Parts: sequence; structure tokens; C-alpha cells
Amino acid sequence: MEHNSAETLVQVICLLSALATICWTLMVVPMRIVPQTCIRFALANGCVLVGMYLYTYRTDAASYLHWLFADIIILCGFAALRSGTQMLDKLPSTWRQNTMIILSAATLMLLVPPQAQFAAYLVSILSLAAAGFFCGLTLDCYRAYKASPTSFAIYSLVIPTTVFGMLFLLKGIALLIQPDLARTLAMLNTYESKPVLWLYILFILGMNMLIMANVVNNLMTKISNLAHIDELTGIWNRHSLAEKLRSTHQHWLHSNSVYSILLFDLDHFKNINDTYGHTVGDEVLRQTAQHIRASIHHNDDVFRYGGEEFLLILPDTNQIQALVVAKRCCALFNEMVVITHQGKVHVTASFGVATISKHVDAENLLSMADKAMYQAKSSGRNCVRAAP
Ligand SMILES: Nc1nc2c(ncn2[C@@H]2O[C@H](COP(=O)(O)OP(=O)(O)OP(=O)(O)O)[C@@H](O)[C@H]2O)c(=O)[nH]1
Repeated sequence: MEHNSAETLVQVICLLSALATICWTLMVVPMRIVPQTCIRFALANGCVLVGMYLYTYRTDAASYLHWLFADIIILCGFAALRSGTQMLDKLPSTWRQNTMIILSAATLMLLVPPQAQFAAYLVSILSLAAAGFFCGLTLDCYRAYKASPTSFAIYSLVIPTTVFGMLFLLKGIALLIQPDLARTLAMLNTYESKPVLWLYILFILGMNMLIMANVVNNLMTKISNLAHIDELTGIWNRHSLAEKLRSTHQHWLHSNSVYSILLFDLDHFKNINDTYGHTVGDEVLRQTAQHIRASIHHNDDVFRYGGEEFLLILPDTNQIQALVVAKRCCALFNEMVVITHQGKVHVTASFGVATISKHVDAENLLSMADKAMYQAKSSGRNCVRAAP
């Protein structure tokens, strides 16, 4: 190392990557928090640590270990970072693209001897490959954000990945055009390289913090889903029904915009369980929920109310409109065939509709819909009845 302060900064980078590797590893064992994802983030930091450590041993002599291997291991770290993010945000893996970037970089690096004399060229290849990873990461985060627009954590990653992608790109191009910049941009042991080293420190700190925010956000969503989503059918559960009904009722009180609820119960469901078994019964419930969810308006919500009972909340919907929805759903059951491992199963349902009006509270509305639904049952099932 030529200058002590540059050496200290490289040591800080190594220390930060080591700490981050330990933290992410602790998330895998013993905490087991999204382990497949966290192991990739641990690997990403570990690779940066090894790469940076090898950089510190660079001398004027040619060394494949301290140049080529160190650079490739850092690129593998970026690939692991991208793969972890894709896994966390449930995006398709781009391992082929990642492998292509690494192999192309390695091939280009092999064209010159691995030594300081060719630092501008070697670091330029490394930077352009890194830019490829960060541009890909930006696209991944943007896609994840589009799929879940309320997730601020994902969006917050788009900005730093874009910035780092651009910086790596500019560095790569600058070194190709102006090899004289190597002392500042490519050699990490010179006084002139200090700003670049500070940027690396910011990069490691910033990326780890934002990814941690993303993981925490992901966990919070999972916990919230466990509390609000019915495990069997994947639709809202009764707990979230209470919350949604309360907020819809408040909206009605403030805006006077009427809402309706639609309660339906599968007909003779016990026969399905008795004939085909509970597994088929569960499959019927699952597919029923999916069909109904796919057929309703985006403003409406469907909840599992009880065993084979479901409830729809229809905001801004009067009784006439609610009856139309109920009849459409009833017809959907008549057309619907549930395909199970025991063969095709046909199921119908009985519907009760209730619409909010003055002097009716949310509790009363539920019992009105319940009564209307039982009227539908006693009228022969597979039909719709509205509360008066
Ligand atoms: N497979 C399965 N069955 C369930 C679940 N929850 C409730 N059930 C069954 O649903 C059946 C409901 O039966 P009943 O209340 O007699 O009603 P039904 O047979 O649908 O008859 P009607 O409602 O009068 O048309 C029972 O056999 C419950 O065991 C579930 O999560 N999975």
C-alpha cells in the first residue's frame, strides 16, 4: 500500500463487508429468516470481502489471483446480490444472463496479463460488468415495485441501484477513453483513489441497509398476510372482514354512498366431503374462492366468512346493482366445474344480499344478509334472495 489513509479505507471496506456477511449469515442460522435469500446476501458481502482483501496484496508483479480471480469473485458477489433480490421479490431468475456477464468479463480480462500496467483496461472491464449487474438490478426492483406499488422499500432500491449502475458505467467508459485515470479510478492503494474508496464505503453501507429494509418489509407483509389471509383459499379472512366492513361503513356514514354485502354458502357441501373426502372439499373451496375473486370488480372484496361461507363487500353498490352481481355469481357456479384429482365436481351456492340504509349498522347488515341467505336455502338453494 502506497498511502496509509487509502489502506485504512480499504480495511474499513473489508470490515464492513465482514460485518454484513456475519449479519446476513445470522439471519440464515439460527434465525432462519428468508434463508434462501439471506444466504445470497451473505455470499454477496463475502465475495466483496474476499475480492477487496485480495486487492490489498496487489503488487507490480502479474498475479491471476490478485487481479482476475479477485475481480471475478466480486462480480460473483454482484450476481448473488441480484439473485437474492430476485428471490426476495419473487422475480424470475436471470442466472443465465449473470453467468454470461461473468464469463464475458473473465474472457476479456484474460486477453491481457493480470498486472498493474493494464489496470485501466482490467478495471474498465470489471466496471462495465458491474454496471450490467446494477442496471439489471434496477430493472428487477422496478418490476417488483410495479407488481407491488405500495412497497416503498423496493422503490427505495431503484434509486441507489441506478446511481451505482451509472457510476460503474461512467468509470468503465472513462478508463477506456482515458487510461491515465487509472491512478484515481483503478488503483485502490493511491492517495488519489480516496474518493472512490469513500464511494465504495457508501455503496456497501447503503446497499446493505436498503436490502435489509426490503427484507423487513417482506417479512412484515408475510406477517400481515398470515393475520389477514385465509390459509386454505388465499382470500381475506374473517379478521380482515371486520376491518374492511368497519371502514366501508365509516365511508357510508361520511359520504352517504351506499354499499351492499353478499353472503353465500355452498349447497350440500357436506355431501361433497362425504362423497369425495375432505381433500376434494378443500380443493372445491380453493377453486371457488379463485373463481369468485377473478370475476368481481377491483373495488369489491371477497372474504371467507366461515367453513363454506363467503362474503363479498360491494362499495358504492345499491340493492339493484348488488342483485345483478349476486345473480352473475350464482350463474357462475352453474357454469363452473371444479377439476379435482377425483374428477370433475359441480357445486352451486345460495346467496343473500343486504344493502345499507339509515338505522342499520354493520352488525345488523350481516345478520340481514344471513337471513336472506337462509331464505335462499329454504327456497330450494342455488338462488338469490335480498333482505327487505
Ligand atoms: N373440506 C372442508 N370442509 C369444510 C371446511 N369447513 C367446513 N367444511 C364442511 O362443510 C360442511 C357444511 O355442512 P352443512 O353446514 O351441513 O351444510 P351443507 O352440507 O353445505 O348444506 P346446506 O348449507 O344446507 O346446503 C361440513 O361438512 C363441514 O365439515 C373446510 O375448510 N374444508
